[in-house]
Amino acid sequence: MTALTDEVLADEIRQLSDQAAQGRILYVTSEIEDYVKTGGLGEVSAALPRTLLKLCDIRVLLPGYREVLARHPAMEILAHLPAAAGLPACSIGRVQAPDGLILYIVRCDELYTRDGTPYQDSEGRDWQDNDIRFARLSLAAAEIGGGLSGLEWTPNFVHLNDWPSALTSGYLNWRGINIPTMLTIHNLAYQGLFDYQRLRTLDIPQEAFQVEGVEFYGRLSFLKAGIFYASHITTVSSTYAEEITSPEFGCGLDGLLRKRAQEGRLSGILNGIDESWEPKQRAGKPLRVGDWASKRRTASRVRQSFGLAVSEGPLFAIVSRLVHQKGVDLVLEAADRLVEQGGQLVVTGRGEPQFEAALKELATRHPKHVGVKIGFQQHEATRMFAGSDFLLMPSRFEPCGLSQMYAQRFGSLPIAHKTGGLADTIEDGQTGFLFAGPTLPSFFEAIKRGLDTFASSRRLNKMRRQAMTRSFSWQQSALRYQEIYNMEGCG
Ligand SMILES: Nc1ncnc2c1ncn2[C@@H]1O[C@H](COP(=O)(O)OP(=O)(O)O[C@H]2O[C@H](CO)[C@@H](O)[C@H](O)[C@H]2O)[C@@H](O)[C@H]1O
Repeated sequence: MTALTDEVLADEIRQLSDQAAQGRILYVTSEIEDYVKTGGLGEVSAALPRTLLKLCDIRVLLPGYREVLARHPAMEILAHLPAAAGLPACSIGRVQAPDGLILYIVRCDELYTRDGTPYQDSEGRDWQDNDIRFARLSLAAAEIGGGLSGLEWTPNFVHLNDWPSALTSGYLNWRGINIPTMLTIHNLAYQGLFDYQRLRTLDIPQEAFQVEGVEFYGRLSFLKAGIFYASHITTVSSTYAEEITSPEFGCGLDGLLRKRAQEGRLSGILNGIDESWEPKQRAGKPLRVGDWASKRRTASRVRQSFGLAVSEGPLFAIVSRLVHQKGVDLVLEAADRLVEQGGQLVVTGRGEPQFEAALKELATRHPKHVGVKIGFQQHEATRMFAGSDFLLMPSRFEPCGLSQMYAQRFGSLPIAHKTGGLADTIEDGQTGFLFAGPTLPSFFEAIKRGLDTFASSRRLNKMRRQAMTRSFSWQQSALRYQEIYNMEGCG
């Protein structure tokens, strides 16, 4: 009996380690929540590789930003990569997160150790040398992928994310390195467009500057290079995967994306949220399904923190990058009526200066009913999900969206435009409210349905229960990624 158990166990371990030996994935990203994030990509990059670790040997590659070096001043350096055209030489460091995830760091201090975000300076201007910065990241990924870096570990699959790493699949192609790649599009609207005269500086062959290559309406597009050369394209929800093949959502790339879809090389895989978003792990006091008194107390703390009046009315929240995509202008238009109807609104995030200014002005006009904090603090955001009754998300397009999932986890019902991942993660009338077409009348009609529901605590609590018990597991998504790694010949 013991022998048999040992045998079965050994077999399982053998199978698992065989799998791990087969799948060696390099996951390339420009942000990760462990060190620096500007939005959803940073959260996905922290969560997905950790879930995939159970299925394969996945390691992350990212630039050596100031925040990374501050935490690892004496990081181990494993390799040096030479300069190429206008791309400076760099080295590859290695750090390991406490939970075991291995991160390779592209060290090139002249490019990455600066104040500001990964993409912009402290005044919100794009870094002038973003093309060099992210071409350097991409070329390092290609060199590691091709086994040219001298690292002791070589991947057999490279997983890219958005335009900052998309050029990797181009470099692999131009250097004749045969390794499958996947590009995940988190947002098609950010394409990494640069002047074509930069080709030489970036070590891109002149012949690649054509429609069947990196050219996009006379400019050089990093994202298009990824879509053109990667073995497989994914995006972060099924609905968005369909939408981006249409002229309305395709940002000029819909023709190529339609072709990839016809070839079976475009898939939608929904993001998940990880276990750390269970309310009992996030809120100071656990928020259990049905513990509405605790939710009310949290709402009072949110009101206090934003300087709002004590109220029994509905509390609406926005936790978002404050950009055109997110429909901030619609919120600005709807806000006066929302306040007239007895609602209060709290907003946090940062983004385009005109939206930040207009929101601050709105708060000045309604000091007891609208509160705005420009900036981002995770604990504040979490408390807003936990305390609010409704989350507003009138995004014009939304590849997946994470905030609406966090909100549901805390019984805050999203009121959202029926598009992309919002359509795939919110059940209209069950866990939130969806409206068709990002216009003020349809947005307000959905808000009205929310207000009607708020008036009936039986209906409100039923919807909260449904929202809180919905599953948004990363496990299922990780299995789908693994399937594509295998399908594309990883290992
Ligand atoms: N100023 C700020 N600084 C730091 N964090 C902030 C922030 N403002 C908001 N956040 C946080 O970042 C997350 C935003 O994620 P979203 O998925 O909603 O949008 P984003 O457009 O960034 O991501 C894109 O990529 C993700 C991941 O694939 C897709 O879900 C999404 O649709 C797509 O637009 C939320 O958790 C929010 O709390």
